[in-house]
Amino acid sequence: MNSLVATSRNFRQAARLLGLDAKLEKSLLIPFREIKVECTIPKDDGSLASFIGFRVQHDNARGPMKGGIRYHPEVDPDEVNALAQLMTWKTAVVNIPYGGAKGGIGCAPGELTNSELERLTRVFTQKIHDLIGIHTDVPAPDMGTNAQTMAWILDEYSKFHGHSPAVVTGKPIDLGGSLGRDAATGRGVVFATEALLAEYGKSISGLTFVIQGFGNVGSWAAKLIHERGGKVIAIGDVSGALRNPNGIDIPAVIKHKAEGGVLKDFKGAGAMDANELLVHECDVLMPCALGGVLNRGNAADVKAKYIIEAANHPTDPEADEILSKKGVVILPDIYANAGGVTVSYFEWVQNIQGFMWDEEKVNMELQKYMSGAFKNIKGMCKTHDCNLRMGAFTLGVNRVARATLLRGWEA
Ligand SMILES: NC(=O)C1=CN([C@@H]2O[C@H](COP(=O)(O)OP(=O)(O)OC[C@H]3O[C@@H](n4cnc5c(N)ncnc54)[C@H](O)[C@@H]3O)[C@@H](O)[C@H]2O)C=CC1
Ligand SMILES: O=C(O)CCC(=O)C(=O)O
Repeated sequence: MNSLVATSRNFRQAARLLGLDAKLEKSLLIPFREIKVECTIPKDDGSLASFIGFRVQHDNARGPMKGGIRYHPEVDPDEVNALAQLMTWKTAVVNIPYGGAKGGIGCAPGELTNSELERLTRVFTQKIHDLIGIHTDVPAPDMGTNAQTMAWILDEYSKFHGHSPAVVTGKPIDLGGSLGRDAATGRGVVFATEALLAEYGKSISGLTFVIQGFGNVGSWAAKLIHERGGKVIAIGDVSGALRNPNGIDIPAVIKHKAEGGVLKDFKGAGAMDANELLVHECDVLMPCALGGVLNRGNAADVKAKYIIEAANHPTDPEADEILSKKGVVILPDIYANAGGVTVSYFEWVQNIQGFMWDEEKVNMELQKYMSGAFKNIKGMCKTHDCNLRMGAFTLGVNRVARATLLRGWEA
C-alpha cells in the first residue's frame, strides 16, 4: 500500500477514536508546505547529473518542524509526505516541543563519490536555506545521510545566515553535535523494547532477535541488545542476510564493517535468503531499514512474537491486521524509534544554551522520555481500548489537535 495512504489511514482511525471535528481532522492531515527542488551537479568526470530533492513541512502547531533527510533511490513525494506526517505525531508522542518535517533526495548515495555527495548536499541546501531555520525547520540524518551530511548543510546554511549550529542536529561532535546522538535511535529502540517486554514479565536477556538493516539504527540496536544478553540470531542489509542459531558476534560484525567489509562476507555466520529474514523463527523482530517490508505477502508467515518498528512505517496496514489476528505484539515506529529525535531535541537545546551535556545525562534523559511516553501510550490504550499503534497515534494526534485549537485560526 502507498505509504501516504497507509499513514493517513492510521491518522484517520486515531482521529475517529478521539472524536475529532471533521474540519480539524482535514486540516491536520494537509501539510503546511511541500518543497520540491531540482539539484544539478557536475560529477567528478565533468558530466552533469540532476536529482530531485524534497522537503515536506507537515505541521508546526507545537514548535519548529523537525525530521531527517533521506538519500535513497526510492525517495518520492508521497513517501516524504508520509514520513513528515509521522514526525508530527512522533514528536508529540515523546512530548518534545516540535512539529514534523522530512526531506529526501532521490539518489543512490553508494554510487556517488564523497565530493559528489558534498556538492549535491550544498546545492540542495542553497535551494531550501530560506525555508529551514533554528525556529522553523531543523533537519537531521535519516537513511543514506549521516553526521558529515549535516556538517555540509550547516556550513552552506551558515554562508547565508551566519554560524548556526542549531539549524541541524545529528552533526559531528566537533561542530556542536550531542554526545549520544549517533547511538540515540538504537538506544531508544532498546529502551522501548525493555519497556514493552517488562509488561510481559520478560527482558532482553535470553530472547532471540532478528534485525533487518545494519546501518545507524540497526547496528546500534544490535550492539546494545548483544550487551544486554539478547541473542541476535539473524541480521541483514542491502548486501544480503546472515544467520547463526547460537547468536552472532555483533561487535565482530561491527568491526568487520568498520574495516570496510560487506555484511554478507562476515565469516562468523552462515548466509541465508534475505527474503527469509523477516519470517525467520525468533522472539523479537526488528525491521531497521525500509518502509513497507511487512505486507500482505509475508505477514502470515511471520513467526516473531514481538515486532519493534525501529524503521519508519515498516508494517503495511494490511500486514498490521494479519499480524494482530495472529497475536503478534507490534511496538509502533512513532514511539519505538523516537529516541533519535529526542536526542536531536537535546542537541538543539545544548546549541541554544551554548552548554554541552555529558553522555550519561543524555542517556538518562532519553530513558526518562522513552519510559514516560510508554506509560502515556498505555494510558491511551486503556482509554480507547486499542492496540499500541492506536495508543501512540491517539496520544500524538490529541496533543497536536489541542495545540492547534489553542492557537486558533483568526487571521
Ligand atoms: N537515523 C536515525 O536517527 C533514524 C532513523 N530512522 C529510521 O530507521 C531506518 C534506518 O535508518 P538508518 O539506520 O539511519 O539508515 P542507514 O542508511 O544508516 O542504514 C540503512 C540500512 O538499511 C539497509 N538496507 C537498505 N536497503 C535494504 C534492503 N532492500 N533490504 C535490507 N536492508 C536494506 C542498508 O544496507 C543499511 O544497513 C529508516 O527507516 C529510518 O527512517 C528512524 C528514526 C531515526
Ligand atoms: O533526529 C531528527 O530530527 C529526526 C530523526 C528522524 O528522521 C526520524 O525520527 O524519523
